[in-house]
Amino acid sequence: MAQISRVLHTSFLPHFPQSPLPPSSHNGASPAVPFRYRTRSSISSSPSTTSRASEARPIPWGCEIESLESASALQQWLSESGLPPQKMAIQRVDVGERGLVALKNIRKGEKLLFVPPSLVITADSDWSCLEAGNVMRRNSVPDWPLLATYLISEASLMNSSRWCSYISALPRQPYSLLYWTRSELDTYLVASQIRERAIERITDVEGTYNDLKVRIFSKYPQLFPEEIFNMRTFMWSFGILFSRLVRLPSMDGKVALVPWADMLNHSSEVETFLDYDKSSQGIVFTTDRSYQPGEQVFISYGKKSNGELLLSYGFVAKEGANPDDSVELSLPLNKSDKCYKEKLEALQKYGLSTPQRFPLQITGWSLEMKAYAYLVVCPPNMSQHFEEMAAAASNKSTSKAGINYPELEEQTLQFLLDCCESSIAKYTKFLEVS
Ligand SMILES: C[S@@+](CC[C@H](N)C(=O)[O-])C[C@H]1O[C@@H](n2cnc3c(N)ncnc32)[C@H](O)[C@@H]1O
Repeated sequence: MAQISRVLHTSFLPHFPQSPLPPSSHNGASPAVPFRYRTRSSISSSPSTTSRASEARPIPWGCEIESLESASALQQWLSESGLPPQKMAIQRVDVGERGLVALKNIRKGEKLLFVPPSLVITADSDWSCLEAGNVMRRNSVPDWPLLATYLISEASLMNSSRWCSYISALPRQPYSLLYWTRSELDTYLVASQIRERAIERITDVEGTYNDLKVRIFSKYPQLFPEEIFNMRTFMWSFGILFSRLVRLPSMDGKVALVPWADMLNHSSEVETFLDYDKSSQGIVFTTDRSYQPGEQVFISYGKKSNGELLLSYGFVAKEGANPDDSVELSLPLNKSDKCYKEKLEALQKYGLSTPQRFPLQITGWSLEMKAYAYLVVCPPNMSQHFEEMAAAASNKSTSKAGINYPELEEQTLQFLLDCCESSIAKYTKFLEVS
């Protein structure tokens, strides 16, 4: 039982715009490109309760990722259901397959969308199959697994669900690392920490499904038949949640699927995000640049590295186009260092260890990473500085300006360069050859 609740209460990473971002100026169009990678639906090399044959069948609902037919039906249904007239329409776009494109001039600072709460899917939404909803609520299933099950339940009801037009316009196979096989993760993400995070995420989804199956689905097979509620459909619904679920700050951080708003693609050149607007009582975003008719309108999914974008949304920004891109560099203490023990103790005192990972951005490294590197190369005759270095590496230093040891500078930079080189050397494939 302990295992069961651990998996069910796993909180997945929030992944869509969540909170206001600090202001900065960005100009120009987004050069982001999709990671065009469609793979079979096999999930991992680990044994799973569902047969691979059933996973290979396509999902019977949703549409091709670039389908506009279902998108126009969605548009029509939304306007009949209370979505006010829009200044944007769903169209094929260069960045993101389908997106929202300006039909009229849109000014900087305009509020757009106004999706009413009645058109939003949350954990409180009514279930078309009331009994199934009651069972899930009685079992206190947390929001993410609840929403994943809700989506499958509504999808399987097709025309009898009020969300039929929405679900028909969702991609049948969202771009997602959940669909990558273990060998694909090993091949293409061999040296990236995203590989481990993807494996962890796949394992979480598998664990969540297995847990729901044991605890609930197997007890109510007429409400949750395995032909519908299985690993394959859960991979789909979690893929949809990871790439489309929004956290709404003004609704106490409630998570929601917002039809129409979830047709907006990401650009790292804008900072605006979706939120509930109390005055208009709808989901809106405020533009932070102007748009001319025909231009794609963007929001920000958050300041994310390319790896994080790949993990949740299945795309990466074009090389050099993402100012928030970073990789994690692993810095180890040298085991043959005479002061290894003292250095490790100093690190542990500040909650650090060896090796320790630090984010490395194209624009530079953090003071913390530099401080850790100082400690690694620091000679025994400077042992009185170990603690100061460890404190600065943990960001618990009293000096905000960072520490500076000109006498260690060259060695420190050489150490960082060596770490970068050994990290790069683990990559066996590069874009040019793959
Ligand atoms: C919230 S949906 C946006 C609507 C989506 N384009 C559609 O047609 O349904 C998020 C998905 O859009 C795509 N996407 C969003 N921003 C992108 C970008 N800058 N470049 C490439 N693909 C993007 C990715 O496939 C992502 O998983």
